[in-house]
Amino acid sequence: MSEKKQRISRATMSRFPIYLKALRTMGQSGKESFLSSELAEVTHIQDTTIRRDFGFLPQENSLGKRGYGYDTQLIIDALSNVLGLGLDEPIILVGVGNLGSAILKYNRWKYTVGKIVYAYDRDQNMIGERFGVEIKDINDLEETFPKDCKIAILCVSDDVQSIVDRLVALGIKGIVDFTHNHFIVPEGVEVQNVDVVVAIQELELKMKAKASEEE
Ligand SMILES: NC(=O)c1ccc[n+]([C@@H]2O[C@H](COP(=O)([O-])OP(=O)(O)OC[C@H]3O[C@@H](n4cnc5c(N)ncnc54)[C@H](O)[C@@H]3O)[C@@H](O)[C@H]2O)c1
Repeated sequence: MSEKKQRISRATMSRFPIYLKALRTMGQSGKESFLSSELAEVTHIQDTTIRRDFGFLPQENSLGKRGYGYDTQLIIDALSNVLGLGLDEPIILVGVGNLGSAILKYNRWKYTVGKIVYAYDRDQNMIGERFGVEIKDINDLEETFPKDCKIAILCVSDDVQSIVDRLVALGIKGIVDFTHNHFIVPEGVEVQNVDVVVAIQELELKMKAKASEEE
């Protein structure tokens, strides 16, 4: 890692995915260059902040021409490089019920962190295609597991630990967990829990703290 990368603040790093998503969308619609003011309009981040943040990107190549704005593809490449995210990062989803279906339908990963290549379920009625994603039988997980897949989204309701064990054995390094189940992963595997109940509880705590501040 270069010295420059090490100095990137947390706040700047947290804005990079927002720029990346907006620029990939712009790039898809044929916009080859952009002004910081145009990106500011889409992201609601001040253009001065954007220009300062871009100053932290690797500058081996010039990132744009004076008066013409920044080069969309060069900035996309630089941001992807710093974030270590691939546009084609293969992701799988396990459990295509209410929640899993909603996630498959919400297909906005396209321009941000890769795409769900396959989904898996044990229900034979689910096997086929849904929302443009192939649903496979969980019994065939080992035979059909996509090459280089490191991220799995977990939306199953039963046998969570055994599914996790199989995923880890196949090389999964990161799990986005929507289940309310406790499970164990070996060192080196990251789990990110997403739970609406916890989100509501945290929100209530923040609201109470704010209310007592105002008293
Ligand atoms: N994180 C949250 O905020 C939140 C909100 C709602 C539900 N949940 C949890 O998410 C999970 C899914 O909820 P849902 O409403 O979609 O349930 P659901 O019953 O509608 O769907 C579960 C799906 O997973 C499949 N499945 C279950 N066990 C499996 C296994 N071992 N292998 C393969 N497929 C399996 C089922 O066939 C079904 O299609 C549950 O664990 C639920 O408690 C979390």
